[in-house]
Amino acid sequence: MSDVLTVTDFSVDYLGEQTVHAVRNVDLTLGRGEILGLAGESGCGKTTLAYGINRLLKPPAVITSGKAVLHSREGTDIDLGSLTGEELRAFRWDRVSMVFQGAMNSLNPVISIRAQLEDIFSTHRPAMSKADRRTRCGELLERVGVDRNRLKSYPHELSGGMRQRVMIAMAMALEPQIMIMDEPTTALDVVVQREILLEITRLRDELGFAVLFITHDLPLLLEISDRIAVMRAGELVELAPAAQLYNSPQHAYTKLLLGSFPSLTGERAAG
Ligand SMILES: Nc1ncnc2c1ncn2[C@@H]1O[C@H](COP(=O)(O)OP(=O)(O)OP(=O)(O)O)[C@@H](O)[C@H]1O
Repeated sequence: MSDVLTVTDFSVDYLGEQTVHAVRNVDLTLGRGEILGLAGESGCGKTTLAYGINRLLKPPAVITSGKAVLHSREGTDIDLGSLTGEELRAFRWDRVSMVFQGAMNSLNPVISIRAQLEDIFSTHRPAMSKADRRTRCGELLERVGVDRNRLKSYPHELSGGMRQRVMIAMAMALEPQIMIMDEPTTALDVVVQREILLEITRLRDELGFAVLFITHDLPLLLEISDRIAVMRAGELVELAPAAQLYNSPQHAYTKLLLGSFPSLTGERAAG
């Protein structure tokens, strides 16, 4: 499998009276079409790493070392750190998109779902005809399991789960190579969460994008990820295929983390 993203020696500090070294010298690669899980307890730096890769950090955060390079479908390498302003904005929806925990609340309450979806195409694909845009929006919504009748709805008329699905549809709209998902289903109930996760893995199989999936929920990651990276206090302590990480964890912290989920240890005792 070729790689779509290479992150090398990536470090981020939050400057302040007490500087926080939130991400320290992280190296990782993301394969084309791979689901890479990023696990670790709250505050270990997962979100900072994801935002850093996508250049979404704001002061007092500073990238102190390293880089993130995207290997495009066309065969060129793009250093995300070299992009500025407009380039970066275009790049974000087009090549790398992001769905975060509260994303469903970032839909504009006074604009219909149709208009919000269409806006992505009118901004990023200005040559697309109005008819094509309409068709595409309907298809996108159905792809994430929402009836296209909902295009005319306003966000408050949809459940939390549906709104989050709309956000996933928006993130997929331009067929990016990478989707970064930061606790995308955490605010939803377990059944809805499951449905959406199945949908994401199915869509990945269908469309071939890679996913960097961030959550503190290790059992969930074991289920959906190809490989899992474990982060602790800003550092990646282990990165291995999911089954290998579960069956023969190498790092003491990975063992501790696995042991902290009763469902996992219960299954182990039973097996
Ligand atoms: N704006 C900020 N200013 C200073 N320190 C920050 C800021 N944002 C985050 N941090 C610190 O950086 C570290 C990493 O935080 P981050 O949010 O990346 O962790 P996380 O693993 O994503 O946690 P969670 O799962 O709770 O979101 C933490 O110690 C946090 O307190």
